[in-house]
Amino acid sequence: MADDSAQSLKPGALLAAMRQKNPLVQNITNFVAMNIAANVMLAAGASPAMVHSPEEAAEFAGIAAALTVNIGTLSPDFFDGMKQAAEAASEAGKPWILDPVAHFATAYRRAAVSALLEHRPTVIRGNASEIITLAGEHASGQGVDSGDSVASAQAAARALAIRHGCVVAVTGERDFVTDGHRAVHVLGGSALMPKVTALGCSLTCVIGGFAATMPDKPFEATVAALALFASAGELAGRDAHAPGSFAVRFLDLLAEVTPDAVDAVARVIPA
Ligand SMILES: Nc1ncnc2c1ncn2[C@@H]1O[C@H](COP(=O)(O)OP(=O)(O)O)[C@@H](O)[C@H]1O
Ligand SMILES: Cc1ncsc1CCOP(=O)(O)O
Ligand SMILES: [Mg+2]
Repeated sequence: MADDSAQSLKPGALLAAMRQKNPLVQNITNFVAMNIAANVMLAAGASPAMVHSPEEAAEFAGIAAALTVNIGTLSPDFFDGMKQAAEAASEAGKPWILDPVAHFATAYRRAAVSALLEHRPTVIRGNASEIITLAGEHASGQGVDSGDSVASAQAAARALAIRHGCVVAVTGERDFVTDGHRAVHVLGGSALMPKVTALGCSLTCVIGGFAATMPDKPFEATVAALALFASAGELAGRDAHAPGSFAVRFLDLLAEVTPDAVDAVARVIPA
């Protein structure tokens, strides 16, 4: 007999559900990412709102179905808004996603991420260097770009997931997602993806869209977001061969790719 529940949790089915719901997601992200992340979310099928001021961030978290927080261009005002929104989302039982961009680079960023972790993120998404250092180990990354392989971050991801009771996604050539008990790889994408700035930040926002659609299944929601990026990225890489044209094609394909096309390739495999 077909397993309908497993079928309904496939990335394609979750994509269809997100497009149907078009969830409102509050994103406190960086200046580099704001525009591309909002466009990526619209193309994917979610409704982005970039709302970060401490005067309104917590109130808006009460309206939005999910929150994403990204420390890429951190400043005291943004940080206040992040803490208040994360606390409000957490208290309301809404999913919130943390993107610890280059958190290892300065004392200010390290302290900010420690404070944000106290509000219990639902999902942490980072590149390999960010995840390794978040677990307290030494990595080779400099700035916002990873200098480490996803494979070398898997143990750190599992440890973080257990320590913080959350889902951890490590992205790169071959993504890895774990909740500390289950773990999968997500295959696909294109080598041009890290050559377009803020695509990782945009993916974090899209995880917010999927988590808003399926708040009680953050592991499946995260995998679905990564599978959508892997699918659109792979297709865009067939048409475009340099970062500028790739970025345009990728955005188009996020909107054009069908749920069936996302599921047509077995890109989610056990780790
Ligand atoms: N070499 C690669 N091949 C295929 N996909 C990649 C590659 N590097 C990154 N990606 C994809 O790019 C997206 C952003 O990931 P990543 O570059 O790790 O984030 P960040 O921008 O935060 O460093 C993810 O969907 C990831 O799977
Ligand atoms: C270049 C840069 N500088 C501060 S944030 C940022 C964007 C980083 O985006 P991503 O983590 O998706 O590569
Ligand atoms: Mg990043």
